[in-house]
Amino acid sequence: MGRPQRRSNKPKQDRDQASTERTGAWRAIDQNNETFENYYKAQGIIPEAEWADFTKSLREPLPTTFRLTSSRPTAHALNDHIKKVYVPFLSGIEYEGAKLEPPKPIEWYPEQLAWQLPVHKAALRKDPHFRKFQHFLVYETDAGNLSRQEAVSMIPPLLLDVQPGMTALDMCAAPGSKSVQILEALHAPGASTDPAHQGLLIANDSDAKRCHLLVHQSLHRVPGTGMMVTNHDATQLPSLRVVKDAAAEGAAGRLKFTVEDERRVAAMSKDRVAKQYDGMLFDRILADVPCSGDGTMRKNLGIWTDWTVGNGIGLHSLQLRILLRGIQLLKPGGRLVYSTCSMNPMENESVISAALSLCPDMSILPVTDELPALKRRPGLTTWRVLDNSLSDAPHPSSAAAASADAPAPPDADEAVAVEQDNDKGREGVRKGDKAGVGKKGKGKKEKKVDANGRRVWTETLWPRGDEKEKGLEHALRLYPHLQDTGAFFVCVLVKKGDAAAEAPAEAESVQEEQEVAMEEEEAPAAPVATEKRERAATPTPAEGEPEAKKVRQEEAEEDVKPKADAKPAQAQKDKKKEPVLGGGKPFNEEPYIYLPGLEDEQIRLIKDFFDISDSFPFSELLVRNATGQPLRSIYLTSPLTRKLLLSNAYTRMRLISCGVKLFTRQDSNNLYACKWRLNAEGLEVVRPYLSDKRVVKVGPETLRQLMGDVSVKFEDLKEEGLADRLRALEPGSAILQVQGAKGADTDKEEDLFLAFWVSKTSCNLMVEKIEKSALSLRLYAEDVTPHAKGKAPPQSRPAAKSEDTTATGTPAESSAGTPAAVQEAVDQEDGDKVKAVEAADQEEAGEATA
Ligand SMILES: C[S@@+](CC[C@H](N)C(=O)[O-])C[C@H]1O[C@@H](n2cnc3c(N)ncnc32)[C@H](O)[C@@H]1O
Repeated sequence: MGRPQRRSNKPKQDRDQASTERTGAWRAIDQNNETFENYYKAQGIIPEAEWADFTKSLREPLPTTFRLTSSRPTAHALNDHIKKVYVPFLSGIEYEGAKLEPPKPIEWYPEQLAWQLPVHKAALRKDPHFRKFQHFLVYETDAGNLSRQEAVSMIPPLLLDVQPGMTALDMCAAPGSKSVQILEALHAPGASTDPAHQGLLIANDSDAKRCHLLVHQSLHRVPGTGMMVTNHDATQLPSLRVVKDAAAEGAAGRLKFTVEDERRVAAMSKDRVAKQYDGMLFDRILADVPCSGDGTMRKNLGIWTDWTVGNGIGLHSLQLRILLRGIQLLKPGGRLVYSTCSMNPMENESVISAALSLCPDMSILPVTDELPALKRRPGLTTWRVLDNSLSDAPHPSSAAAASADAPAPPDADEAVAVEQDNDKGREGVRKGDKAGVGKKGKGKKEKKVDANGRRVWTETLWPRGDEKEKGLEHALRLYPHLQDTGAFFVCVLVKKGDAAAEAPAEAESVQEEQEVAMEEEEAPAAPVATEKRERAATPTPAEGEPEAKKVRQEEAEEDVKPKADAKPAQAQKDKKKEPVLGGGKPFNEEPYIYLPGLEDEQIRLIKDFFDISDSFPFSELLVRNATGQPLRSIYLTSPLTRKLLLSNAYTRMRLISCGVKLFTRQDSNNLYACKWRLNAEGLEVVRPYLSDKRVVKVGPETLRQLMGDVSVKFEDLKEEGLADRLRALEPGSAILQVQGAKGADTDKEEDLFLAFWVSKTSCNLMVEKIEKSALSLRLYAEDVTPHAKGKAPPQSRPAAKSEDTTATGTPAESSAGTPAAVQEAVDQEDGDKVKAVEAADQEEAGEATA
């Protein structure tokens, strides 16, 4: 495993010093880039007096940071656990010749639910002293109780100020750490659990593979009926419709909105569409756009060698188009947060300034009172547009147009040129000529050059002179030396409350022009240097490794640009073969179709078996297959999600995932009256509607016994009377209510609710292995599960099927319905999380051994 090691021009002894200052995991890498330093000095981003601190911090490895899932009722108990168990444990450890500073809560993070430990994650993973803590982090992450996330990356969702019940859009969401934060805010403690009052999050990404990663590695941690994942280029996110009154439209009993329905609506007059449908606008939008990522150079060491001036400039146009589309989709009075992990004004202030000039209804919100303990620096109100030689680039107003056949600019081989169509002023991003991308069969496009033949870039890169009036200093610049983090740029924008619901005409026309440009040009290409960084950040998978694993290794990194952007030539080649957005597989998802509620025989069976109350929203249950029959999984959505799904064809939304998976069919040789089992992720959603009929109440000792084995025979159960109660219960899926469970380090008792399976003679927990281990560590301070004891039966672990087109993902008929088979199905179901965690760890190792 590993990637080709970069050659450095630095003397070996210097490189060795850099590596020995870190743990053995850090290989030599040249952490010097004169152009980078001179560029940022020229931009004046840091006062002269702080420059040494700033560059010193950039060369230090990042501390480990993580935050607790604030929407979980157990968040504060887990925080106490960290204080009581892990702070003392870590305080005693010798690290790099000194006693380790214990983890500290991150000062500015609400309720002190986030932590920082001054050890790089690679060291944490490799050094045996930290093993116990590393296991804790891995298990609790997978159990959904915490997220390992870079501190500065936690800021944009906090400033988005999402409240329960709101509608939110995350335009560039994968791998999903910020989407998870948005979901947590939508499900904040005290938020209504009534599906009718659920907010909505649409998490979107242009890369299909990363969308699946988003679902299986991130969003499953905070399941919600108002959650959708879509796969679009954010510059062209569709305007979704929401039916105003289904009954009036004569569609009250509608169960699906087909591609034919889509055509029918498209053929309707604008007025008629407006009469029947509202346009979907959002209260909150996050535009965490793809960027050059130089704020992550403390963890992505390849950036030191790959950084060029062109990296930022090459992404400016795409970033601006994404922001403009976001502004169009924002409700009047709504809040939009624009963020990058780059320090470059070409990707930050220039994008904001250009968008504000085009959209007079938008303004920057000062957020000095929000997260008051966060040390920040103001956004720039002026900057320079520099070329590769760090000279000021010619401004378009001073340039004379010449034909494409004019002599190539001196830096054409390396720099990324942003072309400007002279007549229409539309922009596209194109790589340097040498790379041979960005040209279509229509012939070369006219390029704008100045009298000296220097390429002229888009005007939107330059300050316009009104940046102070626009309040650009209210944007936040976060630098490594301020509080030992990565670097980030965050700007909070608001739309006037009385703004027209539609996009401003000017912005609309720019958007349209840009969309045309997108069609006429090649897809926006990432700079050459970013291509290199992508390769550097991705360990090369070993020959013969399963594809799924390769994908996870590639995708598990946070805040990196998409591979497809980074390898445009390859992406274009693939595009010819199959309709791919971003990267990954073609869009071949199955349609979502609603079930006719209690008219469906299987739903009636489920209702009776689990004794679900009549108030349960049976009309919000849907399946994902073309037959519209409950074959393998049944999902629950919120009423707003239902409206969206019944107003837009699933293809128009390029919908990857939606709602909460409530029930899964368990193939069981007709041993059970009801073959449907309740999924762990849906338990909390359905619990308020259940009677005690299928709730098995036990004491904490029984939980410990159940945790210790894959399944337990009734006669072996130690709790008095429990075997008889289970024998009296109709075999099948149930809920285990553990009364008075207590953490190893606390006296506070709580009831736990876990998915459970009762067969004719034995029973077992329906909790994934790794989640069981996390729970065991918390309750007993040791892992008592068969997984830890090596007692678990060997299991094949094929990648999980995410769709339910067939019922073939179930265990073999002969063993179907046995506790081991049921457990196996549970473990395989949600995308093979154990391997995903391992792969994520390997990814971390890859990063660290750059
Ligand atoms: C900085 S990362 C986002 C990180 C994410 N917000 C998080 O917190 O985990 C940028 C993402 O933008 C996606 N992307 C790139 N171009 C895009 C486009 N045109 N539309 C939508 N997403 C895009 C990439 O696939 C990548 O996942």
